[in-house]
Amino acid sequence: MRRLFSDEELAFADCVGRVNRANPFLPERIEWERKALGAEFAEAAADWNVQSHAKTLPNPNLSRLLERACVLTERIRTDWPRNGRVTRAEGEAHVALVAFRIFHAFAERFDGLIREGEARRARGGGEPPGRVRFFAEARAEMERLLAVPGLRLIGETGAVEHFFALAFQMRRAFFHIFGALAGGSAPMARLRAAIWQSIFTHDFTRYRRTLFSRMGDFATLVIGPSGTGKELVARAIALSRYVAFDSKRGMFAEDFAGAFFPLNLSALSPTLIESELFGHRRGAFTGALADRAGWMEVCPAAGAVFLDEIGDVDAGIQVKLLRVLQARTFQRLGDTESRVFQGKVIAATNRDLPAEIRAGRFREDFYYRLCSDVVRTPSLREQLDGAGAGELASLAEHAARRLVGAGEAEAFAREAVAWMTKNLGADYAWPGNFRELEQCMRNLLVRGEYRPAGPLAGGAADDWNALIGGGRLTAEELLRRYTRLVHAQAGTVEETARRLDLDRRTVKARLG
Ligand SMILES: Nc1ncnc2c1ncn2[C@@H]1O[C@H](COP(=O)(O)OP(=O)(O)OP(=O)(O)O)[C@@H](O)[C@H]1O
Repeated sequence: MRRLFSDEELAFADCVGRVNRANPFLPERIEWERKALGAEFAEAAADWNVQSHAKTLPNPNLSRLLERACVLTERIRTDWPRNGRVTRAEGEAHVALVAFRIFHAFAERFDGLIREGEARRARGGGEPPGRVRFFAEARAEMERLLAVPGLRLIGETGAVEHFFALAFQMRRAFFHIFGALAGGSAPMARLRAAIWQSIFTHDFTRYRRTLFSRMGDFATLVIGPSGTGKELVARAIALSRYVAFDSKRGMFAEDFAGAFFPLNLSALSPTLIESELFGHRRGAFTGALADRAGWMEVCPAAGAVFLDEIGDVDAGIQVKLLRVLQARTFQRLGDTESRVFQGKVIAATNRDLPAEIRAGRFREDFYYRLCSDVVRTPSLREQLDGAGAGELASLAEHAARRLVGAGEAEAFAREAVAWMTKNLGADYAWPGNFRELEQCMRNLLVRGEYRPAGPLAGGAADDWNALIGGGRLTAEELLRRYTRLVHAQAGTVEETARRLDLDRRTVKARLG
């Protein structure tokens, strides 16, 4: 049998296949790029996957891989034997190269769909996502490259749609993981890799074959200190779920942008939690004036309900949620009809759940259903320890962009970091994590200074005494500072709320 690929080309295609399947936030992904390109690999772009989104493009290594994949797939297509007799490895090599090529050729257009979705969401949702016009072009290109004798793939029902849906999902995952989470430290790189794994598992081949439609069966638990972006993680996972492509209608079956249904369980009474989650019948409780569907009912198959502060929820609701996780069924308050939950559950807490179980406040069976997939967000201090001096600056710049816009961000961040280093010290603990960094930046912007509530080296406690003794604080300012002081000692919003006898929302608002 005549050989279609040289050994070198086959090895190149094998590396490209592994690049396709690798977790982009793990170092092995870069290793496969390096191996594929050999001497042509640009070391300067070797860490694109630990930097922030804005700085990563264009990537010369990806461009080179793409160029080579294009040339090779055209040659292979032309030389493909009419009798279809190629080895299995050669068939797989061609498919891997085409997959890489199509994914990157349409990446920009997928990103356009994501931006449109984000804009729809910002306008409050409710608008339908619309037809995807470039699907026909992608399909024609796949058929042109893959409709060769003996290669079954293109003939399989739904194969092109499935590829298209996976490609869009991967772009969304990139977009949301890179875009939402700032930070280039090793703990943040590990966090990004863990989020990717929550979405696609550690074995992309199995995911593509079967698990893509089953990930809703696995709850994800996000743990980590307060203010470390647990909600951002949950959102990134929710908006990056598999959504099937319906080629008859020329559109995705669901709108990814409307897929996130968050609920803060510590801010509501048990009745309201149940009503928000499960819905209610008219008259089920005082104020239930009409029938109403809850998040569990409106969340579509490709969506996720986010249960924030799951450690705070009472035992009765834990039982109901356990039932949702085990049997996928629930009832509206005051109703007997069983309804089916189709989406995924993502929960978060900064509590130590095993300790809560030991104290009898959290059900063990519920915990085991929740923790099949655990993602841990690192504290800000953990991110800064071991990272270069530029890390705080780059996080500050991210926060500054939101406060003052792109034009002013760099200059303001530089100023702010200089102030922090001088006044807080390089080892400052940042007990409020990223939320505190944002608060600090806001204070610096408005007042030109920031006073952390916690104990500080260098006489901050004296400042505090002087402020109070001097009678110069407004009541609101006093409460705000006192809340921050207690929070710095208590470590969590819940504990602060307990000590101050306030509800969590008030504490959070005071912490900024
Ligand atoms: N890595 C990060 N990159 C960008 N912003 C971040 C990051 N981590 C946290 N933030 C920001 O910090 C603030 C708090 O984040 P978030 O509410 O997700 O934290 P949390 O861990 O859920 O906190 P809590 O346990 O108190 O609810 C938000 O404004 C969020 O955008």
